[in-house]
Amino acid sequence: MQRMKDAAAEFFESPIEKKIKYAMPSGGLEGYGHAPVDWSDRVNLTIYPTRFRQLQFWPEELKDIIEAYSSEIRRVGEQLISSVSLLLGLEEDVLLGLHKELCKGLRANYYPPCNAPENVIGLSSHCDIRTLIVGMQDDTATGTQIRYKGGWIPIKTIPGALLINVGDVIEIWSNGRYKSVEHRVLTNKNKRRITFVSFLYPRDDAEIGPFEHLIDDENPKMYKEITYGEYFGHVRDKKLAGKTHVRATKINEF
Ligand SMILES: O=C(O)CCC(=O)C(=O)O
Ligand SMILES: [Fe+2]
Repeated sequence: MQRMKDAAAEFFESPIEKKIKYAMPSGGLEGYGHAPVDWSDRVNLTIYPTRFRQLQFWPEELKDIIEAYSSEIRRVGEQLISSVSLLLGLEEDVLLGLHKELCKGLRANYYPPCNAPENVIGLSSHCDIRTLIVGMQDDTATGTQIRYKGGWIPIKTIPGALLINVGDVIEIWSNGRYKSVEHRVLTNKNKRRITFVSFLYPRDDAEIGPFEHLIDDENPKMYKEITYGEYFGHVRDKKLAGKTHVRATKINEF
């Protein structure tokens, strides 16, 4: 974990000429770039399945550590998804099976110090459109917050801890029993902040829709069946905005 943090800090703080070699093309999803309107730089990469990798966007000096970090995080992610399967009253391997293949992306976020943190957001409020999200926060600077009962709760810095968020796919599969968590990131005046987010998600042709056994008179069906690829297509070009994404598959709102 520490090696990943050190290597990413060195990359983000290196001259722009070096970073630009890995720049995300306009309209693309991978490589080095900025959040569309927010105060952050990021590197976005698809890690698994390996045939989907676009290695031209992997910074040379990060390749080995990304590989090592990602295989560990995938192991953790598989265990968590198996546990969610049990929580939903399914056999342990059902949810992983429904993914067809467990896909994984990695995003490293760099939030530079900001002169006017009260006016500038690091990353706007959103929910992640994935299954589960395994985050590694900065050891010293805070900023990430989650929405709870109409307010915002800051995530504490706990060195060595991982932050697990529920994504939209679990909200849909669980018919709304487990809600994807709305979150945002604030900026800091004097400290830069680096975070890592591993996104676990199904293959594009995987079907997502509420499980029949979670639908009854008291819990009417809340979401339509859709493939993950269709879901992703609907939300990928929209600006981050609170819980609007998951509404895209809500019955009557599609
Ligand atoms: O930096 C963080 O802690 C959160 C980043 C995030 O929400 C994202 O990249 O989707
Ligand atoms: Fe997020």
